[in-house]
Amino acid sequence: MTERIVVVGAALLDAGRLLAARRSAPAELAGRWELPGGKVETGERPEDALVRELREELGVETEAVERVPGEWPLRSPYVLQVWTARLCPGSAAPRPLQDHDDLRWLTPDELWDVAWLDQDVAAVREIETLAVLPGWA
Ligand SMILES: Nc1nc2c([nH]c(=O)n2[C@H]2C[C@H](O)[C@@H](COP(=O)(O)OP(=O)(O)OP(=O)(O)O)O2)c(=O)[nH]1
Repeated sequence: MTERIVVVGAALLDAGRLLAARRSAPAELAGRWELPGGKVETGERPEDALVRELREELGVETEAVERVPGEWPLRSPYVLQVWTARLCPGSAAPRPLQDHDDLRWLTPDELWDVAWLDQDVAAVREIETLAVLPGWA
């Protein structure tokens, strides 16, 4: 059986807005928007992978809050799972340090203004249904 590897994506929420990140590589994904995150390493908790990846990619300190229900297939053997997350007090603002060349904080009204990766659309729809912050509907 093929090994299944979890990619953890962050629904990083702040002041009622969701952070979207534009990929700079690889070529087939560049220019499309995703939830920042990355592969969970062997023996690592997905929540810990999320905190590690956001620190590496965006220079922020975060905490995972709760799992967004669902799991979405990516290129085999990867599957996408998503957690909501928030910035820790005193964290720097996110910067595109690695893997991304642009970031946007999206209000609920702006959620579909960016070209999400095809495989992220169902996950973003699920995030859209969460009422986790004031103003988020
Ligand atoms: N981070 C992230 N990756 C996604 C999403 N949707 C999606 O198809 N992917 C794909 C892109 C990559 O092929 C894979 C995750 O790779 P990555 O490059 O973000 O992860 P990583 O930092 O752990 O990778 P690596 O350079 O250490 O190999 O999942 C998403 O929303 N977030």
